[in-house]
Order: sequence, then structure tokens, then C-alpha cells
Amino acid sequence: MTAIKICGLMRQADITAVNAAMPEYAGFVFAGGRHHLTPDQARPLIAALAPMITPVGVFKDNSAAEINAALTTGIQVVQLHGNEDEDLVRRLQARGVRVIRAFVGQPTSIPDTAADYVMLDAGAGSGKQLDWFRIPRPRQPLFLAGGITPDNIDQAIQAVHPDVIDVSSGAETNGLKDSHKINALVASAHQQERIVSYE
Ligand SMILES: O=C(O)c1ccccc1N[C@@H]1O[C@H](COP(=O)(O)O)[C@@H](O)[C@H]1O
Repeated sequence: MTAIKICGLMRQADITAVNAAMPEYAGFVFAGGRHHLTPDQARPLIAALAPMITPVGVFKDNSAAEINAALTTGIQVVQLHGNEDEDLVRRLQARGVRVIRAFVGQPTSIPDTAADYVMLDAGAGSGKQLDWFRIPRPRQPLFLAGGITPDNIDQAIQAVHPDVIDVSSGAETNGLKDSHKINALVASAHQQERIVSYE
């Protein structure tokens, strides 16, 4: 199965859209940038999320206090997108939090990490794409991110066979999440499973 994470959710309308489409993961950005949420903004969005969808908090070199505050919102998985050290990964895991370690840029190999999942991304919500034909395989489950859209998701899955596809800007129109694109992306990720298993 190809699971999917829709990232950068900011409005109740975005939650309504993901609850209808049912991706496996929903991302809430506590890092800086145009998707930034405070814990108080994120809390009601996460509370309204369907229970089967796992809420992920996205951080990029946030302080320990910011991460601690965000952990009160209901996020179950932490995505570290900056230069965070392995100590933080282990400290979060010791508190029962699963960790996605994101590596940004075209990788030639995967750095060693104790994280539960590895994400490979071309940017940070930038819409830039990796070369999908030069992706090394981590020992952990792989999230593939970066410039994935409804038009290229099938190609990304066929080239990389990631465990999870991660999309932010490719699920937007004019900077806002688009329910039609979210539906198309989730359907494509889940459809790929049927195509592969019938082969
Ligand atoms: O989305 C952001 O604003 C962001 C900020 C800081 C770190 C990571 C961020 N986003 C992550 O980037 C991927 C890919 O985005 P895109 O599909 O290329 O637009 C996104 O899913 C987030 O995990």
C-alpha cells in the first residue's frame, strides 16, 4: 500500500477535506513559513481530525519549548525538517513520540538515524522535486516529499515505491488546500495499491 500524508493544513475546511479523503497522515507545520500554526491554532484542527488519520507536527530547528508546547495539541508523530540532533530524536522517542527525520536535498546515501521513519524532500514545502530515479533506500519506512502533484504522483510511486507519499503545495490552488486535489492525490496513492496487488 502507498500511504499518503497531506501536509500544511491550516483551516477547518482543510480538515473537512482530509476527513472525506482519508489520507493516513495529516501534517501541521509548527516551523516558520506560510503554513505556520501556533499550538492554539492547531489544537482545534487536530481535535476535528478523523481518528484514523495520524496527526504529524512539522518542525524545523524549533526550540525545545516550542516542541513541548506543540506536543500538547494531540500530534502523535514529530517530523524534524532542520538540523536537529539525534539526541532530540531519542528524547522524543523516550516520551512515546514517533519521529520522522527529514533529509533535504538530493541524497547519495542516508545518514544514520534512530528515527522511526526517514523522509526525503527536495525543499520544505517548496514544491521542488527530487530525481526519483536516484533515491537510496533507508532501513526505515520511507516518506517521499517534494513537488508531488495529482499529475505526477503515479510516476513518483512507480519510480520510488515509497511507503508514504507526502504532499503540501501540490494539494493547493492559489496557496490554499484544494479538496479536489486532495481527493485525487489520496485516490491515486490508494489506487496504486490495487494495481500493484493485482499484478
Ligand atoms: O510546508 C511547509 O511550510 C514546511 C515548512 C518547514 C518545513 C517543512 C515544510 N513542509 C514539508 O515539505 C513537504 C513537501 O512540500 P511540497 O509538497 O513540495 O510543497 C511537505 O509535505 C512538508 O512535509
